Amino acid sequence: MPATIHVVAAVITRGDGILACRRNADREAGGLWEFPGGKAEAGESSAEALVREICEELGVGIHVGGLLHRGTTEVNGRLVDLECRWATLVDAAPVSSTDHDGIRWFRRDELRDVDWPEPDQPTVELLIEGAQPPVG
Ligand SMILES: Nc1nc2c([nH]c(=O)n2[C@H]2C[C@H](O)[C@@H](COP(=O)(O)OP(=O)(O)OP(=O)(O)O)O2)c(=O)[nH]1
Repeated sequence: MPATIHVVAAVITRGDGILACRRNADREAGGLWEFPGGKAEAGESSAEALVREICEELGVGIHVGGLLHRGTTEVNGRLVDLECRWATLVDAAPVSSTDHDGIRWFRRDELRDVDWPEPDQPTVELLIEGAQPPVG
């Protein structure tokens, strides 16, 4: 059985916008757009891991909401268990990233214009179809 990595990612919304980031060229999956986040560490809840990763990478705080999509995809002989959760900014919007060379607010119909890792496809589809964060 291939090893599984648990990755948490934040679908940060602001009005009609959805934040996505382009992975630095020298990283695994470099040049692809993604929802910011990273690997959860042992003992961390998904929400704790997300808050930590977004603070480290983007230097901003987020409120983590409910689950949008979770699924496992084999990528290069490894299983990526990608958990995408809704999130909102606590305060300021990010202006730069330690891990990305692009940060952009997308309208839903623009999400199909850029390239995503395969594990993100179901989440991107749900967003294009109009999935909304739970109210409250
Ligand atoms: N953050 C993020 N990673 C994704 C997404 N989709 C996807 O396939 N991945 C993959 C790419 C990587 O193989 C893995 C995440 O690893 P990472 O390198 O970003 O995690 P990390 O920040 O914890 O990295 P590190 O400390 O090990 O350097 O998940 C996504 O939407 N967001």
